[in-house]
Amino acid sequence: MTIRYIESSKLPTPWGIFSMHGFEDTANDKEHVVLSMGNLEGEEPVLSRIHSECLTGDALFSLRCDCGAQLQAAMHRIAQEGRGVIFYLRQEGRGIGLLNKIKAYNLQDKGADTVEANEALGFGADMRDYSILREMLEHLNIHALKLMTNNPRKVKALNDLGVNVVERIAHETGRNPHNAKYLETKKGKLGHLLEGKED
Ligand SMILES: Nc1nc2c(ncn2[C@@H]2O[C@H](COP(=O)(O)OP(=O)(O)OP(=O)(O)O)[C@@H](O)[C@H]2O)c(=O)[nH]1
Repeated sequence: MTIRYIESSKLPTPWGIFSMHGFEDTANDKEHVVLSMGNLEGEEPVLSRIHSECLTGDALFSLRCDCGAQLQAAMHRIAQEGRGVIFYLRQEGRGIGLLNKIKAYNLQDKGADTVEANEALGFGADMRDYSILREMLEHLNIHALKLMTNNPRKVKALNDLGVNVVERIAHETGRNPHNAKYLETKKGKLGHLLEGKED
């Protein structure tokens, strides 16, 4: 067991009042946050978003990706349903970290796509590890997820870990002229299920 539950509090947001739960990964001192609304217990699958940290998109309004829009859309959707959960995992830059992501962005400014940039820096295209989720789900008493994602590799990685994803809910939002190439690469090279929908 490397995940340690620390504390919970309220988090009022423009979409409603969430509960915020703090966890620490004692293996690497990373601090993770879970936002929840409503009663998560019981057999009914929980509307969920497993969101990897994107400081640039989530907090700095970057249009290079779709992360910020996806986070806000997930909060909105959960508030509308009155029940759901967002796991905000600190695996910035698909696991390569913020400073390496800035290096990758520099290479993308010079013409590389998001996969080529990671590989030129000596990383895999996607270095994320979702294994910590199992302990968090156990702590929150969540048994089954309806997962908001366009990423079938995320669903497979979770199912391989024994996390019960019973349904994938398309979560396409935030396309703009600055992230069009990025989204095309996600679709073409990373297998994301994207229809090219404009907001
Ligand atoms: N290395 C790298 N990471 C990026 C880039 N753009 C965004 N990211 C990171 O990509 C991750 C996106 O995470 P998610 O939105 O949870 O997942 P996803 O794989 O895009 O799949 P969805 O569930 O469909 O959104 C975040 O960690 C971002 O920081 C990029 O160009 N390079």
